[in-house]
Amino acid sequence: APCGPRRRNNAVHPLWKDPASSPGGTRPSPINIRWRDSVYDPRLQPLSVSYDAASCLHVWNTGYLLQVEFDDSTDWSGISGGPLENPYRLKQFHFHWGAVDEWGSEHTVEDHAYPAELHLVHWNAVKYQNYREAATGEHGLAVIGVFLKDSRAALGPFQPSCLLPTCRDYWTYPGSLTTPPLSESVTWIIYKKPIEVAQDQLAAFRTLLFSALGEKEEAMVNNYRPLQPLMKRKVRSSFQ
Ligand SMILES: NS(=O)(=O)c1ccc2oc(NC(=O)c3ccccc3)nc2c1
Ligand SMILES: [Zn+2]
Repeated sequence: APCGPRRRNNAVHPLWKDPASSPGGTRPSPINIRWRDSVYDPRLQPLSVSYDAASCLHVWNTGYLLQVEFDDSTDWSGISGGPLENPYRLKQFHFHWGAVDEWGSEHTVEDHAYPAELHLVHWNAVKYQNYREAATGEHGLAVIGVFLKDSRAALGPFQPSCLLPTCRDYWTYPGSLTTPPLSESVTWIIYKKPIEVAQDQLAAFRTLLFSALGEKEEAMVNNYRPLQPLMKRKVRSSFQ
């Protein structure tokens, strides 16, 4: 049996095969979050989140993951407070998932991986004119990470508010995009509690394809970046 936890296969997705894809970064994402590395920061405010489903535009397969785009031309949907010095506007959310329930999330907590992870991507509309400028700039992006776990109980109809856990405890650390251009422009905010999704929702993710029409079919699974070193960073928690 392969050494170490079987939870992650070793084949790195071609997306990161190119050696240039990891320049001398000092703050790469994702990371393993360890309680003993994190420090409670009483100055951290609660994160205020306000999403208007009406600003949702369309959902698409980016060729790497499933992504839902939002109209970011006004402040309809966004976040403020928490570790953020400005309000940030919601641009898109997307998911990362595994081939099986044992792995799939990008971040892990005490080496535990979840079956999937939701990323809600916001940009600093005070400091930047548009998302593309913010994506590569200092304090450009704030990404909320929400772990997904398989629910045993049957769930009701989908409510956008159900994308966030009821418990709003979070960790926050300075990191990067986890897909090219891997820009080190992200303030990560990771909720401690997962949300529950039905098994058929996870199964539905796994029916998507990496491959385009006419190409050999390749299931879209394991679309997460391998864990990166913490380096000289502190992970702060909003809870004790
Ligand atoms: N998984 S993640 O860290 O939340 C995250 C969040 C947002 C991201 O945007 C991009 N790429 C571009 O915007 C892009 C722009 C132009 C050309 C190619 C890529 N990768 C991202 C990863
Ligand atoms: Zn992501």
